[in-house]
Amino acid sequence: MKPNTGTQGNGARVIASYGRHYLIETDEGHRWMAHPRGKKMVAVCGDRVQWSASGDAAVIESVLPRRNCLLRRDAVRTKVFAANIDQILLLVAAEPDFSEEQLARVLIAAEAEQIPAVIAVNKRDLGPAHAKAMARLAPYPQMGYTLLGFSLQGPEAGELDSIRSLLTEKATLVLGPSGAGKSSLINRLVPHAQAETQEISQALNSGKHTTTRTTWYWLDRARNSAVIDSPGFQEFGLQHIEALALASLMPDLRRHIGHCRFHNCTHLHEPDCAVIAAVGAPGPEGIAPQRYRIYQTLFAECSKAREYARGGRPPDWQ
Ligand SMILES: Nc1nc2c(ncn2[C@@H]2O[C@H](COP(=O)(O)OP(=O)(O)OP(=O)(O)O)[C@@H](O)[C@H]2O)c(=O)[nH]1
Ligand SMILES: [Zn+2]
Repeated sequence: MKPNTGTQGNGARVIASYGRHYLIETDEGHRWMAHPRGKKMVAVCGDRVQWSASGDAAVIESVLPRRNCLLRRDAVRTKVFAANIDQILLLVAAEPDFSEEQLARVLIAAEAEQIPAVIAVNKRDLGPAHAKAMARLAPYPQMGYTLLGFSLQGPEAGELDSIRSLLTEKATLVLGPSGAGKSSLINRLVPHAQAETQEISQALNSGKHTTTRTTWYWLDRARNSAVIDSPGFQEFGLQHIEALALASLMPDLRRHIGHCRFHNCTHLHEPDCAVIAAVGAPGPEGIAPQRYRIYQTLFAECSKAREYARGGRPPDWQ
């Protein structure tokens, strides 16, 4: 089917992309292949766009302003996950072991865009290893993040109610390290996901079997709840974040800033620093030592990034 020229100028959402090929879904629910009008236009999954019909395909005329846009940036390039999302579901598991620093990086990037995050720990059937992972993450609910355990295998495998209720009427980006069970979870929530992905990938990449970068799946017929699947990542660069803004993006550090002697305190070495004083302190106001170490590492990384940024060209957007 071809897009009808009579409907041009209407709204749509980008639901998948491969390079500069896009799949859009119109507000009426039709899906068209689309390409952007100008070379400089970059759309990402979740973008709201204006489109018009052009021959067999649709043209994206403009990308509407984004409510938010989750991205990571290293020294060379910027990778965008998705735009206009309501929350992030950060998936880890009892096994394989996950890096708390990677987790912190995702949460900081989300805070920078004011996107709430939920941490879900899969593989509860593994018993003690799961309990250990939950214990490791105990500081996170005190920071305001929802933390829940669940399982896709074993006796509790059918009980996904806690996750499903979190997803209702929201667009949720699912992120997580390899092996945490992201594909298994998406396949459970969206039984047609695999077939849909194959179809979309082939359409976007002229028949070749390639996985799209990011895909938006509806969970309900009314199209009110969605999950957005994105490829795994090895590194989650935060070079778009100002080092001096970092503490305000870590809720356990944030509650102490403003109580330091110096208003421009870096919380690294200054005397009478309220953040340093709270490291290792007991109770919910205390900052876990490993969280402070992550802050130190990221502060150094983000400060170095600014030096590059002053002399270098802007990173590529992908
Ligand atoms: N024991 C146990 N294993 C699980 C559970 N959920 C998923 N797995 C297994 O964990 C492995 C990884 O699951 P995937 O769904 O492929 O994980 P993924 O996060 O998509 O990983 P990548 O494809 O590498 O990105 C698979 O062997 C699953 O069968 C669970 O609840 N319990
Ligand atoms: Zn300080």
